[in-house]
Amino acid sequence: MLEQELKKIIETSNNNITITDEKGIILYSNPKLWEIYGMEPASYIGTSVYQLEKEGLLTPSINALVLKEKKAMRIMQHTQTGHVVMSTGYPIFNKEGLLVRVISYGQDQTEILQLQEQYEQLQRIVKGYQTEVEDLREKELDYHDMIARSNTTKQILKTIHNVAKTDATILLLGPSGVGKSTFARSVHNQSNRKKEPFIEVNCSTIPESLFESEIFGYEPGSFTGANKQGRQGLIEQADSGTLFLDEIGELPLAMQAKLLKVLQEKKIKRIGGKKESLINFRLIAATNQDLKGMVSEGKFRLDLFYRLNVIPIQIPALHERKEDIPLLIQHYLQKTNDKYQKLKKFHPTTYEVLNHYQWPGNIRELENLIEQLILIIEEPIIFPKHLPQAITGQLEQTENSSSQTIEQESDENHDLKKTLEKVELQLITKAYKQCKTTYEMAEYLGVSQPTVIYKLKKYKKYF
Ligand SMILES: Nc1ncnc2c1ncn2[C@@H]1O[C@H](COP(=O)(O)OP(=O)(O)OP(=O)(O)O)[C@@H](O)[C@H]1O
Repeated sequence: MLEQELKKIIETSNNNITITDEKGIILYSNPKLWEIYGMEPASYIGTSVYQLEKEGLLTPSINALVLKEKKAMRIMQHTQTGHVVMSTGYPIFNKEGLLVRVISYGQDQTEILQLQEQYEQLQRIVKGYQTEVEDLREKELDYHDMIARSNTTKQILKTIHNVAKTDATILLLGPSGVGKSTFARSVHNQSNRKKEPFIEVNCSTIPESLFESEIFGYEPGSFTGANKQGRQGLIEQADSGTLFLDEIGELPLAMQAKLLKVLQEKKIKRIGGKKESLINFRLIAATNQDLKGMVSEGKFRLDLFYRLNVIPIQIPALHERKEDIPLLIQHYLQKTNDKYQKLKKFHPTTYEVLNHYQWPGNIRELENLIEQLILIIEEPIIFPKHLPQAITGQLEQTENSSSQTIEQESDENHDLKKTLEKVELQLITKAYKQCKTTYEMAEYLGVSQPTVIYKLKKYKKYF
């Protein structure tokens, strides 16, 4: 009975099982021989494995190898039918120690190898996507994309680079639109936490009543209207990463106390929660308010101010770092043209006007204006006449004050050169107002166009 069961097991095995005698003659082979090697088992009984090797049907024969080496062996075979087979052979010795049989198992690896290849291919694809996502992420946050021509901005980038790898709290100070959020992202991107979340919270946009639940999260059923499953707060979301609290001056006093506690204890408890959990995040805060002034008015906690003010970085308004303006204009002109597949250009005089504008809304205003102009103006070249009144109006004011200055200067010392310059400037200003191009200006003034460019450069501080 047992013999029958054993026979069934061998016949139905997924492996090819072949038994040979001490001369290499096949005594038995199960049906898998056909499937794997393309050989009919019955017709090969009595054939020598050396013969089959010669015919190229077994390359090499595991049974022949075991006969030669007199020990168990394992090899990989590539069959004529295109299969890859892992063959293992065992010698069987009699009582006298003579090798009398070899039994071998051939395990078809083709499917596994194909799956392995597919898996590796998929892994390569996933890796490719991973790199692409990381590249895109880096590009989005990349500080190399940031314009810095002025020494001020270069120094800010240097400071950010130096402190990014530490966990020190950073306080970014400066008016709206100067790049506080951008610098905060840059810190995160250059830090060891760059692969972890960067959670940006604009404290001015969260209603006071929702502050606590948004920032600290809550357990299920903690208050009416709460989500049934409870909710993770923004601080928890920033665990292992960076929490950027923009407009921190807007943080209500009660929240300031709670935030201070989290910073001191590095633990957090959700609303309605019983247990505190450890939290690890790097804090960057930003404000356009005078926090020190707010401290003296009792609107901001002094202890929190000290906690935040570890590395204060002041980002000046754009008009205080004028050298960045031309490069920013070119950067956003190029970027917006690319974005909308346009080829718009600024007339040299337009550049001049934009370079001298005060930019009260800073880089954000500059970026928005360029986008507006590129989308709205149909002509390929954008002239000063296309600029909004707010910009040209400011220019006229500068112009009037500059004429007055020159007048005062020439009254003070009756210098002929200065008086001539005054007249020249007045004429150029008039031409500048009335003409669209430097060629038209040249015609109007009766000089060559390069002379107009030269004069515009000479008097550029008045335009
Ligand atoms: N150095 C820079 N080079 C190029 N673009 C910049 C630079 N700094 C800021 N920007 C761009 O200026 C715009 C405004 O920047 P950002 O939002 O960081 O300013 P902000 O100071 O955080 O403003 P707010 O206080 O209103 O939140 C963004 O589109 C940003 O990409």
